[in-house]
Amino acid sequence: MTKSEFRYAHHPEDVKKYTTEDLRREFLINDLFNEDQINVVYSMYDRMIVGGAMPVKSALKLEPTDDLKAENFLDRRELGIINVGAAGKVTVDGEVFELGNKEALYIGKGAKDVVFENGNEGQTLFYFNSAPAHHTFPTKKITKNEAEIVELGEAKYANRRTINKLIVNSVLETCQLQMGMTELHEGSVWNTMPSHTHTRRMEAYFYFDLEEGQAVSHFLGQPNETRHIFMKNNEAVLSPEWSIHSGVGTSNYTFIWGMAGENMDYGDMDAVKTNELK
Ligand SMILES: O=C(O)C(=O)C[C@H](O)C(=O)CO
Ligand SMILES: [Zn+2]
Repeated sequence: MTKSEFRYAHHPEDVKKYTTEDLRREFLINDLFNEDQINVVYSMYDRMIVGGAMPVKSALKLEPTDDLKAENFLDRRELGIINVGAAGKVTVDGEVFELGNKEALYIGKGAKDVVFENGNEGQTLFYFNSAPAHHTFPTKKITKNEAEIVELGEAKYANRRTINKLIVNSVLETCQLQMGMTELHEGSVWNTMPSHTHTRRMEAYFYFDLEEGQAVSHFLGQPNETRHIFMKNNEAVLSPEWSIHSGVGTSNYTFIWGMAGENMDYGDMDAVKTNELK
């Protein structure tokens, strides 16, 4: 079964007036994993789809939602999946890809049958992002060994982190989707500081591996007009092109970032000086 939700894009002047409840309704995605269900949010930010699949008793087929008006989910889209649970498998038009924890799969436009299945080692959880695509690039599994790795931050600023660029154009070709995973080192709690915007691309963050009872305060908004959303484990948040996307946790965590838009230049960011944030 697939459950789908639609989200509009927003003007930053409107978002200034949003209450906590408004911000959470519009940007937070807090219901990604339900037993034997696929949940998707179709966002008007670069038509990015954010989703989660939790196969328990049965295999789950990725079905097109009404918003797609297509025969198959990937008729005009590409898909990036990262397994944030125990080992599981994804079958793409009959080809089986075993995905361990923190392993990724890119699926090119035109694949017809995408099926998610649990493994035998515990509960698998597939987090995914999908963006419109105009060309078919090969479907490929990507492990951390194949990722482009960047070490960032400093312990004295509590932001030491390893950026695993998994689905980026230095690793494989995609139309516009980029995805990766940033692991905070023990004792570090701040991500994406100094923060940035990139009007050329939207972004979605998905926080996981956060201890029970802990939270991440995610910051969004224009650099001179920021807001925050408190987030729990396994929740995602949409970041408009004009918004910063940074967070601080009450403990250590990992997060997945996914982007779509005008370019695929990871380094194309408009940095914001930390002491100029408002
Ligand atoms: O920790 C970080 O810094 C990030 O992971 C940054 C994201 O990858 C990002 O915002 C890319 O635009
Ligand atoms: Zn960014």
